[in-house]
Amino acid sequence: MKYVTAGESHGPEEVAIIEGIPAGLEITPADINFELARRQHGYGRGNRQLIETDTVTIMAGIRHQMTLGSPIALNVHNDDHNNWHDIMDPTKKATPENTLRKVVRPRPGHADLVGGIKYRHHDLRNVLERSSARETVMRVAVGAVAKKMLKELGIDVHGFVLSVGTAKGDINEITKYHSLADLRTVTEGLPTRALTVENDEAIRKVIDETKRNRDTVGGMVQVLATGVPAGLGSYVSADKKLDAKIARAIVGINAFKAVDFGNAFDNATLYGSQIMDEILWDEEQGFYRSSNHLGGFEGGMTTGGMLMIRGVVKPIPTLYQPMRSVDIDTHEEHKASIERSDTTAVTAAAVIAEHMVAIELAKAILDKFDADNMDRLKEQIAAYRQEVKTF
Ligand SMILES: Cc1cc2nc3c(=O)[nH]c(=O)nc-3n(C[C@H](O)[C@H](O)[C@H](O)COP(=O)(O)O)c2cc1C
Ligand SMILES: C=C(O[C@@H]1CC(C(=O)O)=C[C@@H](OP(=O)(O)O)[C@H]1O)C(=O)O
Repeated sequence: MKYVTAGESHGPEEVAIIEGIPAGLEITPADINFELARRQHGYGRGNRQLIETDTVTIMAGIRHQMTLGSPIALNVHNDDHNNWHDIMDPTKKATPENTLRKVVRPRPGHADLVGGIKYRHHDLRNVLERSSARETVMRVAVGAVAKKMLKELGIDVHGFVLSVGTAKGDINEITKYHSLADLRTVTEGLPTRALTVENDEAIRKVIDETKRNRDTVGGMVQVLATGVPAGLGSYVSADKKLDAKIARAIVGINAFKAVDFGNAFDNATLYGSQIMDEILWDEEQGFYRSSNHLGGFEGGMTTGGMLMIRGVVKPIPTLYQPMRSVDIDTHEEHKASIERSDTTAVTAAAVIAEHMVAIELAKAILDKFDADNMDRLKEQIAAYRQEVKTF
């Protein structure tokens, strides 16, 4: 399975094409719109989310709500494009009027300056339109298809906010669970529960204070995946390691600067005896572990335990009290430009991370098994699960 996205933040459309999804998977626009709505939520976002109602249009690859095995094409309209029609018109040449909102004072921490140097863009809007996290709407759309497929194979993926700034979320206790049954108990009622940041007083307070200070704040998210069979990915070559692919997928999300498995950042100071997951066996389960400190990976392969992936999201680069920058036309010192912006986007980031993990898991499954047809895929996975259990 592979996918590509296209789209500028204030351009007409966001687009994705996915190739390699098996035939016979039921997909409705509602499945995708549900996830798109989750990405739009989150206390601390700017006014853009009030303009958009992200809604998918299925352009190809699905007939009568069933995938055909052919490439799937998805679109999401940028409602804000109406306000940027002339500025972002793909068909008209540049004029003094339609380049009025030229950006020449790059924002530290955003892609503006380096993107401009690299592509010889002297209007940094040509950079920010694509480097914007608006594009993640399509990664979530693709991930929604992946999640639907995984769900049918008995695999669940959930993303949560662990903290925003110094405030820890009230769902932090989830990290100590390591079995599917445990997870199901605590995640009952998701995705509403995953969005409890909206009601978490400590987190709201941090965001309110940050906004009052005209500053921005980041945080930490976690993605858990249950029902994942042992043996996805491989130790045989570096580029086959699934934890490495997931790390890439997470750090590939705008503003993610760190990723770990289990609680690896904390584990840096512990002893081996405190973090290896002892191997046990019984008739009913086959091999299982006494704990899940390593987050469900050994040798780049899934162990059969719950996957536990954390990501650190840096604070939003655009500041309403801007930092020093330099005008790229005059080379004079100036405050960085201000674009409409979020105070924080950690809730959205958790949803995006969840979908990126789903995409990587779907790819790993489709690499390992015959991916032409959903029913055949289910049969193979059931047989494989049985083989693992009786090893
Ligand atoms: C959901 C989401 C929303 C974001 N919103 C903003 C924003 O409003 N303003 C901003 O400057 N950066 C925002 N960012 C972060 C930038 O997109 C990101 O920092 C930038 O593309 C530079 O890439 P890097 O941080 O990965 O190096 C957002 C990121 C995410 C994940
Ligand atoms: C549009 C989205 O996020 C955007 C990501 C973003 C950035 O620089 O990354 C900047 C802001 O763009 P705008 O100036 O249009 O408000 C965010 O709103 C979205 O998530 O749908």
